[in-house]
Order: sequence, then structure tokens, then C-alpha cells
Amino acid sequence: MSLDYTTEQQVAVAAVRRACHLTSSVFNKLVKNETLVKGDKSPVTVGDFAAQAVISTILHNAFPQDLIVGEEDASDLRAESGKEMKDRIVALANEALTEELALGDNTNWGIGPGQEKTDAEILDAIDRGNHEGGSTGRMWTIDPIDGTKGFLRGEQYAVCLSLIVDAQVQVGVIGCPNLPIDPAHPENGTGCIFVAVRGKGAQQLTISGANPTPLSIPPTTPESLNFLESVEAAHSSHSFNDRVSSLLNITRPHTRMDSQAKYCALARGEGGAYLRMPTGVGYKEKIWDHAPGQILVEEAGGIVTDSRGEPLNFGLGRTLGENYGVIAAGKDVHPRVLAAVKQALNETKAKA
Ligand SMILES: Nc1ncnc2c1ncn2[C@@H]1O[C@H](COP(=O)(O)O)[C@@H](OP(=O)(O)O)[C@H]1O
Ligand SMILES: [Mg+2]
Ligand SMILES: [Mg+2]
Ligand SMILES: [Mg+2]
Repeated sequence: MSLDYTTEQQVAVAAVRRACHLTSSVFNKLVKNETLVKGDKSPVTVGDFAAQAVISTILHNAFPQDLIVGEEDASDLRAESGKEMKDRIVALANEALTEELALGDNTNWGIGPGQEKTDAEILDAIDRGNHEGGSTGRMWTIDPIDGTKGFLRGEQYAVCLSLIVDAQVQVGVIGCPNLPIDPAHPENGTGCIFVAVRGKGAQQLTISGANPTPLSIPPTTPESLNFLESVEAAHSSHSFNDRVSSLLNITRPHTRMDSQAKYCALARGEGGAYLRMPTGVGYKEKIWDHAPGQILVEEAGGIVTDSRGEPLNFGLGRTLGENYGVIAAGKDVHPRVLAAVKQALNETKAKA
């Protein structure tokens, strides 16, 4: 453990890199019975479970005392009906954990040739993500595949990891295997990792964790401003975003993208703002869907709040609790978007 989070950053990048390799290789081999539908009707694949097992194993070896808030749990895999899926997940996780050591890897993190885990160790690693969250101490958030629907469509998804200390995000790492390395040159291929440490800036790395390039959100002109939003209409209100962009006289179409790749795109100047307003009452945003993105955008010089201008509260458990909606944008744009969001909310209330 280090006070400047250097070790945490190294471990987190190593874990995300291995998980990205796993998810991108599993995509090509994914077959029908390797996806389950969870209680909330959302999909989860062998890739989600195996990636959570890999990241959680590495974290537990590197920082045995730390608590983990992970999206997935292994209860379906412990049932007799989940045996086939479990066998596949154990094989995938072990393949990723035992890959040759690469840049900055350390065998003390439970990785490298010969470090196979048992079925029970893999299932326990997944279930170690069951922490309820809270406002004190150290905890990691894992979203092993954020944007599972995008992953299944072959579009954007992200492997997301953050370290939260006393409710403040201190380290965030987001791996985006399908995101263009250079948006101006899509022919240069896809796959990048984004990393931010509080007070130390934001960087884009290669998918193997090399060549750090500092990121900062460029000033936005009225012509270059547009919104990043979810592909899934059930996850955020597209019509609300249309209203806000017309209030701001935005002429460029929205950029639709799954997952926290939106925060990454914003941090490197693609799109001026990410707006995510609830579609109905009751859904509470999950901390693992926003913690790494929040620190990345803040360290790239931007601002992240909810729709009332309040900071996101990561200390209330597994969800963002009382926060309503999310607005992430550059410093110059955020006040304008917030004002337009408030106006659009007032219009909605007046109609109701
Ligand atoms: N009704 C809802 N409103 C807002 N977010 C939702 C939602 N149902 C699911 N989600 C979240 O939306 C995330 C994907 O975000 P996006 O739409 O930006 O790609 C999902 O992450 P997972 O794919 O990790 O489950 C899930 O946590
Ligand atoms: Mg999910
Ligand atoms: Mg998610
Ligand atoms: Mg997920």
C-alpha cells in the first residue's frame, strides 16, 4: 500500500489489462448458452463473471485487507444448473490469470504461469465483490463488463475498476477494447486503457498498458458541442437530452455509445458533455457505473455532478442513493448544461 497510490495504479492497470484480453477473446467464441438473464432482466455472460474473478483475485493478492464492491455474484454458478457455465468461467479466468507476466506485473498478485486457481477459489473471488459499500475506509469497485448489451452487439463496452477511500474516488482505470485508439484515425485500430489518480491527472495508455498520453478536455466551441448518451433508451432519457440540446442550440447529433467509454471519449475531447437522466422512477445508479468515469473526467479538467449540481455521493452503499441523473462536461460547458437541464426539468414539472 502506498500513500501516493502508485502501487494501486499498477495493480489496477495490470488487472484491467488481463480482463480486457479475456473479454475481447471470449467475444469471438461466445455461444448461446454462455449468457444468463439476471433478476433485473439484464444480461450477464461468462465474460462478465470470469473478468470479475480475474480482477478480484489480483486485488485480493495485492491488497488482502481491501473490500470490494463488484457488480456480479456467483450464486447462479453455485447451483447444479450453473455447472457448465461455471466450468467455462473457471477455465477462462485461469487462462487469463496464468498468462505470461507482462509490463509491471508481479507474481505476488497471484498471476503468471502455474498460478491456476481451484473452482472454489474462482467462485469465492467473484463473491468477494459482495461488500455493501459505505463512507469509510478503502474499497474497490469492479464492473467487469460495463455495457454488457454493447459487448453482445460487438460495440462499445468497458472493463471498469476504481479505488474509493473514505467515499472519494482516488484511482480509476477503464479498459475499452473496442474504442478507437485515435478517434481522428480509426484505421489505427482499437483498444485503449484510461487511468486517473486523484491530483495526478488522467492518461490514455495502450491496451497493453504502455505509452501514457496525458488527457485534458479541450475548450468547446458552440459548433463542436454535442452530447454523449447511452445507446439503450431504457438506461437514460433520449427525449430529455433532445430538449436540453435544443435549449443550448446544439446542432450536432448526439453520439450514442454504450458504457463508461462515454466518460473516456469526453476526457479526450470527443463530445462536449455526457448527460444521463433517469427514464422512470426508482432506478438508482450503481457506484461501479460512475466511480472510474468520475475521476477520469475530473482529472482531465472536467466537472461531474448530478442534475441538481450536487457531487456524486459514493459513500451511501452500492448505489448513488439520492443523486438524480449525471452531468459530466468540461469546465466551460458544465454550468451551461446544468442551467439547461434545470430549465428542462422545470418544464417537465410544469407539464405534470
Ligand atoms: N433502468 C436503468 N437506468 C439506468 N441505468 C441502467 C438501467 N438498467 C441498467 N442500467 C445500467 O446501465 C449500464 C450501462 O450503461 P450504458 O447505457 O451507459 O451503456 C449497465 O451496466 P452493465 O452493462 O455493467 O450492467 C447497468 O448498470
Ligand atoms: Mg450488468
Ligand atoms: Mg455497468
Ligand atoms: Mg457490468
